[in-house]
Amino acid sequence: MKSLILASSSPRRQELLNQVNIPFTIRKQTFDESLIRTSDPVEKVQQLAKSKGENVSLLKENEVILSADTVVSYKQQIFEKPKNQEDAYNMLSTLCGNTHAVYTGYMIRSSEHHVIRVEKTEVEFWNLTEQEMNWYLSTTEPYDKAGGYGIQQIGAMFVKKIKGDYFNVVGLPLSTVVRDLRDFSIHPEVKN
Ligand SMILES: Cc1cn([C@H]2C[C@H](O)[C@@H](COP(=O)(O)OP(=O)(O)OP(=O)(O)O)O2)c(=O)[nH]c1=O
Repeated sequence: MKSLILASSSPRRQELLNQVNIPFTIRKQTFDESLIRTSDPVEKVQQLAKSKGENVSLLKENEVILSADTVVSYKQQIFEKPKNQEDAYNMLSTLCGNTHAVYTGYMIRSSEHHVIRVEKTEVEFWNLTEQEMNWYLSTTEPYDKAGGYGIQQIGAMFVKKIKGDYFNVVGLPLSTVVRDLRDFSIHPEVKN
């Protein structure tokens, strides 16, 4: 019987796996994300997902590790979690009125094999007023999220259009992850 270990402290990733009844336990990783310096968003999330997953040791034969990373990308810029209010303001004001990409990379690995994948979702934002942005920045929401917004919460009101997997924006391309997990003998539970 295989057992899934989520190498993540992101509450979103935990909620997403719970949503589809995938059983897991959490093993937090402490990889220093600033060590990955590439300016290419696809490479970045790939390398980060891999490094986060390798930062957690496989303790038993039957363990399967899932790790992931999400970034927002607009033109040549990559937005991770904002460092402070000014950083969050710069992100939001860049994103508003434009279409940006959200990339999530994930790795699933066992002692026998591994898979690494990157999923892209395009998100178009409405134009936002200064008042709207400043109000949003006074909430706690932007500060633990890539790009400084949460599509699953108040940030939903900024979104005009989305192309691709919604769940990818929240932190995991859920249906793709579930499909890949099958190859590692991890399946959703039946819960009544
Ligand atoms: C764009 C966007 C991001 N996010 C979140 C998903 C991720 O948790 C976070 C990006 O940071 P990550 O570094 O990918 O993840 P994390 O630091 O939260 O957790 P860990 O590294 O331990 O796995 O931004 C949202 O919740 N909603 C959104 O709309």
